[in-house]
Amino acid sequence: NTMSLDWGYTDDNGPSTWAEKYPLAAGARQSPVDIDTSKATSDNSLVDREIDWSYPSNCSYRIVNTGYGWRVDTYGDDTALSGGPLSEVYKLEQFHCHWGATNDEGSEHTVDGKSYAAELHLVHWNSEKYSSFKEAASQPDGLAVLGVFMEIGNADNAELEKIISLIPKIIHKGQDSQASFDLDFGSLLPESKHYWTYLGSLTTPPCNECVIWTVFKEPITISERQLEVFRSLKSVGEEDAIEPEEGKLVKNYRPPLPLGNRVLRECGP
Ligand SMILES: COc1ccc(C)cc1NC(=O)Nc1ccc2c(c1)[B-](O)(O)OC2
Ligand SMILES: [Zn+2]
Repeated sequence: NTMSLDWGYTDDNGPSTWAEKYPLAAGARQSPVDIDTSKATSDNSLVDREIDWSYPSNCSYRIVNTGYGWRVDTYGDDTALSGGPLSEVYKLEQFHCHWGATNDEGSEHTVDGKSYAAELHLVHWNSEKYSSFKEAASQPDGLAVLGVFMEIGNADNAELEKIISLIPKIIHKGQDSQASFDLDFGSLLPESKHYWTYLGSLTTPPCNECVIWTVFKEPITISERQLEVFRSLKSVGEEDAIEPEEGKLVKNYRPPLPLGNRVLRECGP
């Protein structure tokens, strides 16, 4: 049925099978990629227009279990992302995370072959040129996504804890909960604005090639306990009678695709 996902991260529906039903997944502008730092070129035009964001702390309104992870939906009206590789102002639509079964994998982008334990994606759309997120997701400059690496730290991440405290309410696919917490997005982004940028795609089906990616070099930290809560999410609905330990979303990352002849630009000290 429409609710059951025809793609996922298991051996029989994972990334290597996606192109069968989602042909874009086999394109030449796919994400994620391995960030080969020796290929990154610095670009003065990026330096001249510093990347800039503004998010009101109360812009989140719902958290949902999509079947392949959690996603926080946001009101974009008073948000703005601009500068850096972007020619227009983009609005925040949602943010979500990717992780792995163990701490030595989980990020989607890798840096010189190194994986991080998880990766946060803040998803924005070009509301200057297009009239909806859906329309923007079909355009080559439609979306702007900030990727933030997450590494294991001793302390809990207090801002992430506001999201994690709601996970027990959305254990099963399709469940959602009100998420009216005040979130300091500044704490979900690294101090350094050093980033890489390249043209890519959604990392999940339909894999549209519509994303201007900005991946920050400096990771933020998450605790092992917090990451375990992510892994307690289930990819199946409440009605899907399965064993308690089955259907856990222990990983939801797509491995890197070839950069091909795309330019990888770097900005920052
Ligand atoms: C079934 O999914 C859809 C149906 C209709 C539309 C218009 C869009 C989507 N999906 C979508 O936006 N995914 C999506 C959006 C943004 C990002 C990612 C996935 B990511 O690569 O993981 O990080 C950034
Ligand atoms: Zn993502």
